[in-house]
Amino acid sequence: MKHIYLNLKRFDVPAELGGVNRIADMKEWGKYIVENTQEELKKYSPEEVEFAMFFPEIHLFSACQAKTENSPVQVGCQGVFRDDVAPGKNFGAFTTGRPAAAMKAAGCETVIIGHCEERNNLAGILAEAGVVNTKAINTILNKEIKSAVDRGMKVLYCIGEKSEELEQWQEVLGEQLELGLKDVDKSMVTIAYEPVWSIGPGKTPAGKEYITKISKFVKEKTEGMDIVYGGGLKQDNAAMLASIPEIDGGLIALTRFQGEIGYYPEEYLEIISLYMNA
Ligand SMILES: O=C[C@H](O)COP(=O)(O)O
Repeated sequence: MKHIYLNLKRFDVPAELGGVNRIADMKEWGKYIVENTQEELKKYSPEEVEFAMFFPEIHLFSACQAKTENSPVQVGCQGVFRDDVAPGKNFGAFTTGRPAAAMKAAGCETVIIGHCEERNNLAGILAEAGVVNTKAINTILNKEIKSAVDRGMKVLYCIGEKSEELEQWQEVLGEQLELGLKDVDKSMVTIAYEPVWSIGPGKTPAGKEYITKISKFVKEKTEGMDIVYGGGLKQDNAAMLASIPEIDGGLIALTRFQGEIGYYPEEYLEIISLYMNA
């Protein structure tokens, strides 16, 4: 079974406000994305591949409501809080947080946790106190994963090493896996590998040999969990990634990297076609 994930980050911000959204009005954005992909995605066998899309919270209802019967689109959110609502305990006092109970009630089947942008945010808070502590970050992410899984949500757990961690990649990824997945029901989790050092303009993309080495390491460490490439999956690397047996899919984000950069549904479908038909 392959897995194709879509990280929509904050690609909803209109271009006139400095963002990359040129496809739909903010109020219609979630609906627009589901409506312009689900019929084409129905052409793939659900036994062969699953599709999940991680929306910013404000688009969840619009995205869920746009789903037709037998839609292959799984709607997901971009994080859950480490603590959750519980009878007799916290009834919902979570200003700015996203308890898993709320995300589940809003229609989310799945969630992305530990993306390098989330890890950077947590590291930035620690840095304000002059602290560097990856163990604390991985422990918080572990709580988030458990919170989501306890509510029956599937999790895409992102791991990856930064440029200054390249020499210690085994220790870095090992800690992310060991602490992040501690006491977690692994059947609910897929791993996304993001070589953080290779993401972004001007960076050298990770090659096939390197990605193969890492995916073998992850499979060994996790007793064969599914792993997708999160660097991310795009037109340029779809065929290469499809040729790596240890890679079980991809995480798509931007679909256009030059000119009017952004996320465009027709280009997303083209990337999937290139990957699935390679
Ligand atoms: O979530 C995916 C990775 O951050 C890669 O994103 P990108 O393909 O938009 O650079």
